[in-house]
Amino acid sequence: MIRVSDVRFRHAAAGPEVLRGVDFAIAPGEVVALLGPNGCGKTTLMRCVSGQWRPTAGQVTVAGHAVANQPARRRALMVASVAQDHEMSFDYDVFEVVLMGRTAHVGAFSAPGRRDRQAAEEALAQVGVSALAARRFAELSGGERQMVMVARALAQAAPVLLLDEPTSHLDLRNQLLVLQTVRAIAAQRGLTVLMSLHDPNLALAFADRVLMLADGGVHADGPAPQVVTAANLATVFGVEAEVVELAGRHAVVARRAI
Ligand SMILES: Nc1ncnc2c1ncn2[C@@H]1O[C@H](COP(=O)(O)OP(=O)(O)OP(=O)(O)O)[C@@H](O)[C@H]1O
Repeated sequence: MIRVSDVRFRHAAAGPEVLRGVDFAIAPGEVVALLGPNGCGKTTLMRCVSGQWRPTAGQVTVAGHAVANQPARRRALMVASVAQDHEMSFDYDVFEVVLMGRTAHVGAFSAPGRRDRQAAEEALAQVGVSALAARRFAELSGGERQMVMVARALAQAAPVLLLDEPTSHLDLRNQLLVLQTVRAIAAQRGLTVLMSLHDPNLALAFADRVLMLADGGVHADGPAPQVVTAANLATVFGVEAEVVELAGRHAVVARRAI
C-alpha cells in the first residue's frame, strides 16, 4: 500500500511550492485516478511516489518503507512506473524493452532466465501486443510504445503500479484495453494503482476512487461519482459540465470552458 504523508515539493529552492501538503493512502487492489488541470502537479506527485524525486517535506512509504531512501533496485521491486514519454537511448527490440522490466529480479552478474522471459511474454500477451515483440522499439508509433511500456511495467511485477497519463497516445479501443487490463490485473494480483488521467469519463469508468488535485493540494478524494461532479469540474477545471447517469454509469457531458 502507498502512504503519502503531508508531501510538499518545490522544483527549485527559490521557486513556488508545487505540492503543498498532499496526504492520502491507497490500499492493495485499489485503482485510483489522479485528475487535475495542466500544471497542477500530477507528474510531480507521481515522481515523488515512485521515489524518483525526494519531497521537500513529508514522505512517501510503500508497505511501510520510505521509497526515497531505497536503492534503485529495491525501489524497482516496490514500484513500477510508466512515464509520459518513452524515449530510448539505444536501439532495442520490443521484447528486450519489456525484459528490461525484469532487471531488478535478475542477479547482478546473471542474464535474464526462463522465468523472466516468460514474464515478459505474458505481459506482452496481457496487453495484446505480442505481435510487436520482434519490432524495433524506436520504430513504433506513440500508442504502440505506450502499450509496450505498460507491458514492461506489468513484467516488473511490483506491488505498486504508477501510470502517468497511460491513455494519452491511445485510440479509443486501446484506451479501454489498457485500463481494463490494468483493472483486471490489479484485482488479480492485489496491485495498488495510481494513474493520472485527463479524461474524467475514463476515471468514472475505471477508477475505484478519484483524487482531484488543485493548487498543490487534494481538492477532493473519494469514490469517482462523488468527486467527478459538476461543481468540482467547474471549480477545479473551469468547465461547465453536466454529469449524467446512463444505465447505472456516470458520464461527463462537457458544455464549455468557463
Ligand atoms: N523540472 C522542472 N523544473 C521546474 N519546474 C517544473 C519542472 N517540472 C515541472 N515543473 C513545474 O511544476 C508544475 C507542475 O508540473 P507537473 O508536470 O507536475 O504538472 P501536471 O499536473 O503533470 O501537468 P500536465 O497535466 O500538463 O502534464 C508546473 O508549474 C511545471 O511548470
